[in-house]
Amino acid sequence: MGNSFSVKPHKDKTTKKVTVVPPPKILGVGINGKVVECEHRATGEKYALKVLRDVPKARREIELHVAASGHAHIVAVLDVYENAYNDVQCLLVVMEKMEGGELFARIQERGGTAFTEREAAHIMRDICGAVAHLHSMNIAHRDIKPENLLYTEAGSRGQIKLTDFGFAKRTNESEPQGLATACFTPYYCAPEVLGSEKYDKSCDLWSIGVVMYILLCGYPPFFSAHGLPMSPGMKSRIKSGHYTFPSPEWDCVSQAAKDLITKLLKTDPAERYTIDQVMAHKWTQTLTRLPDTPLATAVNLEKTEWPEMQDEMEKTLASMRVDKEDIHIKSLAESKNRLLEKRKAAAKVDP
Ligand SMILES: Nc1ncnc2c1ncn2[C@@H]1O[C@H](COP(=O)(O)OP(=O)(O)OP(=O)(O)O)[C@@H](O)[C@H]1O
Repeated sequence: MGNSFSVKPHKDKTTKKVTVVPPPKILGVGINGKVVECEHRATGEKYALKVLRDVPKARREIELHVAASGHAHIVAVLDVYENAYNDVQCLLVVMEKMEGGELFARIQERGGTAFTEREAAHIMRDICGAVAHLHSMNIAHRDIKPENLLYTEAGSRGQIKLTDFGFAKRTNESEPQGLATACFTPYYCAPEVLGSEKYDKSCDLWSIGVVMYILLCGYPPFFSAHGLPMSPGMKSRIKSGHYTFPSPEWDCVSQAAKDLITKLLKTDPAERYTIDQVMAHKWTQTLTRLPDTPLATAVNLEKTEWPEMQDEMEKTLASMRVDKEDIHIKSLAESKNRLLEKRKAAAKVDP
């Protein structure tokens, strides 16, 4: 299997630099299994270890994560090992250990200390820096969500970093032309209309808009009344791009911030800002001159129904991802296209 990262045998004591000290300390659980703490055998330094089944999808995740790994705001991958457990071939990814937890948990934990728009802009600048790096390498992350934004350490020295490349994709690889609309309902614009490269990247920009919105008020957009459980109407609001900047929490937020959010949450990916436009936008450029007024973020975060919000964000991101392997061309029999009805009828009579 071709890949551009080096895999070391885990059983070989000369190459195996890390070890898991029993009982394993679980750092987090994801769809692919657990992430556990491991220790550098020589220095005792702590790292995070993610174990993935050795399948092509995992190789792609690791390859893209390794490629992106040099950036200050992307979780670093230090080593990749291979090993078999109960005859199942696995890849072991050693990453820097993120000790500071997830983005919004950290804001919530601040208690009385007010969170300001200026701070929000600093966080967004770091996240956008990571995305600009990825997009310049023609990699779309396609799974930017609060759970994948982690801090290196607790306290003011902690740095925010993006992780989990499970849905990342190279955007400059050629896709078969004209297939994507065969039976798909993509997110408002067929990828081939925009070009699959811009389409895949635009998914990250939508996520950036959602994260920025939550940072500035403490609840997700597309909520009719924040703090209330997710209503069935939320999905349709996402689809129609229907959201507002309710009073009073948005009253003290700058016009520039609202303008940028509006450009990011466009339902048509062709109209959505690119990462370069975000970096050049007034709000991103005037960091230190942004208002220092306390925001309602921390208070509102406590009221937000996170599991439902996460679920809805996940579903929306899934609907935006269109992959070659997901594309299924309907057979003539399956098709409900009226223009093809005649052909079906003809096929029935033709021997
Ligand atoms: N480098 C790290 N340091 C500390 N904790 C981590 C690290 N990487 C991941 N985690 C924790 O493990 C959880 C799962 O990790 P990750 O998102 O990479 O796995 P996944 O199986 O691909 O998950 P998902 O269900 O989000 O797709 C994260 O939400 C986080 O809490």
